[in-house]
Amino acid sequence: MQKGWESVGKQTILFTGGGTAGHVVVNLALIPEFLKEGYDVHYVGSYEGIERELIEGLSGVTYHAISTGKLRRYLSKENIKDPFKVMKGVYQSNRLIKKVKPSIVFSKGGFVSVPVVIASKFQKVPAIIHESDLTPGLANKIASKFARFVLTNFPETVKYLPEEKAKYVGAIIREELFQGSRERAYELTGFTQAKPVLMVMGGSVGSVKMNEAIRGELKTLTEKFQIIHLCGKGNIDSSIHQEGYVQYEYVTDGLKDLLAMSDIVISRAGANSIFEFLALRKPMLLIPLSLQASRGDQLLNAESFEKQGFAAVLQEENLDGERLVNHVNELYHDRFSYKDEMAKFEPRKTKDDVIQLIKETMKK
Ligand SMILES: CC(=O)N[C@H]1[C@@H](OP(=O)(O)OP(=O)(O)OC[C@H]2O[C@@H](n3ccc(=O)[nH]c3=O)[C@H](O)[C@@H]2O)O[C@H](CO)[C@@H](O)[C@@H]1O
Repeated sequence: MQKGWESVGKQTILFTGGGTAGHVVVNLALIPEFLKEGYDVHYVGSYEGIERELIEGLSGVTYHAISTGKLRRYLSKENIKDPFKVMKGVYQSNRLIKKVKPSIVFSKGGFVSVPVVIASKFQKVPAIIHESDLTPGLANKIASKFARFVLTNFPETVKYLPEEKAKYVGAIIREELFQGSRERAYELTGFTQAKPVLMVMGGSVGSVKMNEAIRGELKTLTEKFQIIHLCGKGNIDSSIHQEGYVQYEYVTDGLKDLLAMSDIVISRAGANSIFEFLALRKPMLLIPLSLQASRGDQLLNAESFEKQGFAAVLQEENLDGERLVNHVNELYHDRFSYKDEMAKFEPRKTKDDVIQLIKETMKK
């Protein structure tokens, strides 16, 4: 364990969540607010997950790694080992909570969060969970039994959760994303104002299918657009030298600038990403992760956004070069009607409300 986990005096808040960036970004939005107010902030994540990269470098936050098992819905040899890893995680979390004495646990979900929320119940520390997707994931379904509240991004999610625990609050968006500068992005990418900018984001880990589809149509797409391609770790194709095309594996600080410069977006339908595009009024073409590769959460996220007029949707099984180009052209042509629909969406004061709720729920 890292030093600094002996906390005395100040109130302590323990965050958890990880696996993919989607299970960390909400915590990244909240942590600076609690640090500003002088709270002692601790974070529980896995030994090797992306949460470690995103959190460990933050000044003022103490990171603790625990053992974590994946809770699979399918048959695998690993299923035999994993309950023991989860039990070890509960044991580690229990010891940690006893030592750190948090007033509350805030969980953004993912498998690593389950042992922490279970241990919080043993130690009588209230826990609040945030569920980003339209339907709760397995980790949050299990953890919700041990939590005081489950907060949701989508109003529709409340019906899948225990009535006394569910609270629709909306999306918690990182404040910095509203402070992007197009100029900085032009400088970074070398793009010009001559052509519109298309951002491609295959979720926080990138999408091989989307990467192939975009790269297959690069010549056609770059006739009309300049393209920022967030392609995921290990997915840069250094053989491509196309003017008006830049690739990044994963962008941290510069994302706000790249978003400010983007006119339209093609994206997976991960809940945090799409609510960010909505808040920033970016017309989006969503290519949700299919049922073959997921539990179908992105299909429902995308369907909800399409129904509300915020997004166009192209199903993965229909993804081919010609359809991709047609959908992108249509999205760009109709961009103002998407922006008009998004402008009707009333942003809630979610972050402030959630901070208030966390403070009210804290163990006194
Ligand atoms: C494969 C998988 O398990 N996907 C799930 C995962 O997606 P994933 O981890 O992709 O989550 P989201 O799309 O919700 O969030 C991704 C986050 O990463 C950020 N970002 C992305 C690229 C980049 O270069 N820089 C950057 O900061 C985005 O701005 C966003 O805040 O969690 C989501 C939220 O529970 C689910 O809806 C997805 O189904």
